[in-house]
Amino acid sequence: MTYEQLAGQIREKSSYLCVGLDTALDKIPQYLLKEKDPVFEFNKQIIDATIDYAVAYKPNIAFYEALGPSGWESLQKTIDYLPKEVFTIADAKRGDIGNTSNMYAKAFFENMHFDSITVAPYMGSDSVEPFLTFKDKWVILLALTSNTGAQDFQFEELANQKPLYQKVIEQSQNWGNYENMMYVIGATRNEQFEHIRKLIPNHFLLVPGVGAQGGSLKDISKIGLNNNGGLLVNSSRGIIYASTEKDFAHVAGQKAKELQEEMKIYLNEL
Ligand SMILES: O=C(O)c1cc(=O)[nH]c(=O)n1[C@@H]1O[C@H](COP(=O)(O)O)[C@@H](O)[C@H]1O
Repeated sequence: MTYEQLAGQIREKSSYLCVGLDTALDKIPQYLLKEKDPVFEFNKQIIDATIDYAVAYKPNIAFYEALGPSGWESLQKTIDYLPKEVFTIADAKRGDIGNTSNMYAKAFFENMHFDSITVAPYMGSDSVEPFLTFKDKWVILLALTSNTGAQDFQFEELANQKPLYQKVIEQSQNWGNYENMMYVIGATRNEQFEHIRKLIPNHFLLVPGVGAQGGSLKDISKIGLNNNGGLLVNSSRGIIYASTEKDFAHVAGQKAKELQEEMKIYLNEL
């Protein structure tokens, strides 16, 4: 998917919502377990209920890998079920020597047909660049993550007094551009958000951490939105497990709608 196509979807749906498909067998309504493929059945109903309000879907690959071959099958069925105009994110957090990254890229871009993949930056340029050679595919580079462990390395001050996450952002400008690279910035990183937006005014930012992790949609939207939207705000558990009863899809739809309606207000204020 191109930058323009994604920006167009955001305009059309008045939404920059990404639904996280972190689907776990012990969390989904237990009556679904009698289905042949409970994970796909759950995802299908979640997608049907949220598709009018979301521009992106992000299955976290760990939840599928954990199930072995059947998990990969459920994942592929989910990706194939999604309409072409939604942006798909393989949340796989990959990155290895170039030769190996190229194989990860083939797996997720060519084989599974994802639009994008999350990538860890710490093995450097040759671990990221293979992902950037695929036309209309995207790298989403971890810059400043939402978890508490982000303190361990990402805020480390370098000799030039800049934090490590800033170095990641600045150096990676040599690898890709706003049309094939996005950055992960956690919704819990309010204090750093404004500075980061100034460093990369045109890039899309994938922002997880709204909902279950307590990030504020309002705060990050006020700082992070640009003229083309420029944000993909993810909520996983806050949407897909809002109800664990028979009405789970309906309630997920309601949650997605609430977020979309709030997003529409912020988009109209631009
Ligand atoms: O790359 C990610 O998506 C990610 C980065 C980050 O900094 N924090 C973060 O929570 N995530 C992912 O975003 C999702 C957040 O899920 P919820 O907290 O349930 O909304 C999970 O799939 C996480 O793995």
